Formats: sequence, structure tokens, C-alpha cells
Amino acid sequence: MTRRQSDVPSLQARGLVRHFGGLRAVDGVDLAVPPGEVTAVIGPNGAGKSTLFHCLAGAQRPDEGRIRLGERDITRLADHRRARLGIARTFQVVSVFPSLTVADNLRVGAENRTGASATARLLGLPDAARGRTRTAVEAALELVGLTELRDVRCGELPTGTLRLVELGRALASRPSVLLLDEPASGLDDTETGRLRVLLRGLADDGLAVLLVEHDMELVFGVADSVHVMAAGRIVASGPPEQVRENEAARAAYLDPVTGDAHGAADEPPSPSPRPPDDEDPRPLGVRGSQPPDEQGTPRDGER
Ligand SMILES: Nc1ncnc2c1ncn2[C@@H]1O[C@H](COP(=O)(O)OP(=O)(O)OP(=O)(O)O)[C@@H](O)[C@H]1O
Repeated sequence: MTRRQSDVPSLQARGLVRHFGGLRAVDGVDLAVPPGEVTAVIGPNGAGKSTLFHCLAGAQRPDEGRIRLGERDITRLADHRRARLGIARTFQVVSVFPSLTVADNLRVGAENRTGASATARLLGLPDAARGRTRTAVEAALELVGLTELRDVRCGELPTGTLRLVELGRALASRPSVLLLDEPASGLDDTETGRLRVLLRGLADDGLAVLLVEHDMELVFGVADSVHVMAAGRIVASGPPEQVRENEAARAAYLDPVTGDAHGAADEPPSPSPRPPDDEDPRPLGVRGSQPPDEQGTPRDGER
């Protein structure tokens, strides 16, 4: 169902500061994540992107500044309460339940939002929210291309597929704001291309999407606005084509000589990223479902 953008609130940060001892990891950041757009935050390792992300998701409290969702001040709101307001997130280190199936992991996400009672389900009692949960899980499975893997235990899946499970879990909560922490990490080129199409579609459907990412091809291929962070501050902001030419952005991150250790190191971001391989009829998740490898061990916690 298409959302009207006016229905979806903006996530806004003003003057955010977060320090660890004497280090200002986030140093006076203003950021808007509006509905209908993909907003990207990029920058070198240690720039403060994850700390900013954690503050927006509610996993960390800023020392200064305010965060609003629409008119509501959510600066002091815990992460689970933000989730109920429609802010969903993924994790930089994949965080799924390895003993649960793909569908059950998504169900956890759906129930975070719908309030479906796990007790009612266990006891086989009627629960009005269960139908909503089922619908949300099916829709999210379809969106991330994991319907065929719905009954596979996550412990048997490789990292790239688990990233999609996480994204599916976030989508199953039917968020209005989607916060993504390096969602392309562990995805192959085809999966990343598909992720780009999915993110574009979600934004076009009215979601407010925040993308913290090192894959510059993805960022410059999907973002409506790009913010470059360095040493806790945003040093350049704007549409991708402007940021690509911005001197401060190039010096901080994009320039192949002075900058980035990930993705942009060998060449500047391509102005026209390779389109996804639409010829492959298999859904996104099924393509990535090779046997588990050394990096495929799922993790329960975040770094
Ligand atoms: N819990 C913590 N305690 C102390 N210092 C921290 C903590 N978390 C982050 N930092 C420091 O804050 C700074 C910003 O870290 P952060 O992880 O936010 O950067 P980043 O841009 O996300 O880096 P990366 O791209 O490597 O994930 C770094 O100097 C980091 O060492």
C-alpha cells in the first residue's frame, strides 16, 4: 500500500553531541531524514557514523542536542519505544536468532510493532493482532526475496542472506523510518544491486530511509542526499552529484589519494552504477543462499 509522504514524520537531529571521555565522537550534528528519501551518511572509519546511528536508533543517548520524530521529541526515548513509533533498524554486525527460522525471525520484528501476544500464540488463544502479524511477515518475506527460505533456520544461512533476514525483520514491523547500518556488507554485487532497487522502492513508497554505508556504488546509486562525516562533524551535505564534486567531501573520504579505506579507495564513486542483474529470475535472498562459510556464523549481539 502506498503511503502518502505527509503521513510519515521526518526524523530530525539538532546539535547532537556524544562523547566518550574526552573524544567527541559526534560533535554538533544536524541531520534530517525525510520521508520519501534515502538519506546517506558516509565517512572514514572512526568518523562517528555508528555513534550517530545509535543515537538516532535510541541505543545510545546523546550528551547534547535533540532528536524529533515529526513534532515529538524522542531524545530520551528508549529504543524499544522508538520501535513502537515506527523506527526500525538493522545492525552493523548481523543480529538474528540463529535457532529460529527466517519466518520466525521476521515474526519477532512484526510483533515488536503489532503487539501480538506470544503467550496467546503459545496457548492457541485468539489474538486480534496475529492476522496482522502474519500479513506483515508474508509481505516482508516477499519484499526481501526470502519466501522460499522461510522455513530454514538462520543458523544455516550465510552472512549475506542474514543481512536480508535483518532487513526483512525491520520491514515486518511496518516502519515509517528505516535505519540501516551497513546493509550491503556481506552482499555480493547482484544482491547489492537488488538492495538498491528495494531501497529506492521503499523510499518511493514514502519511507524515510537512513543509510550508513561504505559501499559507494550503492550510496551514489540510491541516495537522494549524502552527508559526509569526519571527526564527528558533517563536513559536506547535498545531492550525490554535488557531494561527489565537493572538495571537503573528497578530502575527508572520497578522494582516492587522501581518503577512504573502503569502497572508494581505488576509484571515485561511479556516476552511473551498474544496474542489478534483472535477468536472474530468482529472488534476492535465494540467490545469496550458498552454504554457510567461515564468515557465515550468525551473531546474537551487536558490537
Ligand atoms: N563505546 C565507545 N567507547 C569509547 N569510544 C568509542 C565508543 N564507540 C565509539 N568510540 C569512538 O568514537 C569514534 C567514532 O566511532 P564510530 O564507531 O561512531 O565511527 P564510525 O564512523 O562508525 O566508524 P566505522 O566506519 O569504522 O564503523 C571512534 O574514535 C571510536 O573509537
